[in-house]
Amino acid sequence: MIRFENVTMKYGANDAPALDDVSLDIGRGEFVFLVGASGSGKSTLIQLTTRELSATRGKILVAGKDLRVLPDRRVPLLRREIGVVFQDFRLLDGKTVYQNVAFVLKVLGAKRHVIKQLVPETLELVGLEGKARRMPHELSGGEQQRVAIARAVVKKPPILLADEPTGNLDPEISEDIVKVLDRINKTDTTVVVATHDQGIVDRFGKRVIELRGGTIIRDEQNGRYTEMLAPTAARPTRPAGSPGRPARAGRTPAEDPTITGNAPVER
Ligand SMILES: Nc1ncnc2c1ncn2[C@@H]1O[C@H](COP(=O)(O)OP(=O)(O)OP(=O)(O)O)[C@@H](O)[C@H]1O
Repeated sequence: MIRFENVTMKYGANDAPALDDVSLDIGRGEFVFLVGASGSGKSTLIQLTTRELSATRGKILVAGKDLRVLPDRRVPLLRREIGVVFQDFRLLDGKTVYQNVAFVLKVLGAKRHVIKQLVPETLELVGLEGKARRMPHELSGGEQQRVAIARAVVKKPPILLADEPTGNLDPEISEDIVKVLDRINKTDTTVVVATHDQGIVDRFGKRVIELRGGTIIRDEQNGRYTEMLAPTAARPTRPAGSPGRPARAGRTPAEDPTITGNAPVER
């Protein structure tokens, strides 16, 4: 479902590679934790998968699409196949839970009866039944992250990527969130979770891919978080659009309502 072949990513010509000759293969229906210290390349790997970034070298295949040759105009089609969840939930503050989730489907042109069926079904999947009319500020952090997950999966993508989804949450709530991701994985969705959360990784016993300095140093089924990595404290998110970032294809996932529903303005 996600295949990297000898992928190198350099942000600037003179920068050290953020990913260095990385090869991996994540099959359909797998659940993978992507771990590694800050700066090891986890977010870069996720952004290459969504074509927010383009690799400097190597081949990336996602849901059967070769991203090297995928024209920019087809990137939205790729992103229909991928749901993304971030550490900061990125909900639309002025919309209810229901509207946040329905918005993605509206943007994709779904019919009303489809929206009426899929939104409640998805809210139930993430454990938010009964909260459809709440506004984001009336929800706990864990509930807000569930809304973000519902929004990412309501279009039924075969792939769900989560970049530090529990970074802002307490350990107990974090475990509940990963249980939700696990439930989604059981609906035949490939799930990749980038995390620093040692407790979560150890408790769930999934495949663990560990990066260090842009290379894979470990890839284990039922892996543990064994390396001398950063502690589990919540970490700040990098401000968007830092200088020196290479040109991206189309809207970023953060801006792309079909991927997260995170559109600043409804059109
Ligand atoms: N926009 C950017 N411009 C230049 N260099 C970048 C950019 N984004 C990341 N890098 C560099 O690429 C390397 C990998 O960063 P990346 O964000 O992928 O790591 P990470 O494992 O996700 O870290 P974190 O857990 O802190 O988010 C780091 O050296 C980082 O400084």
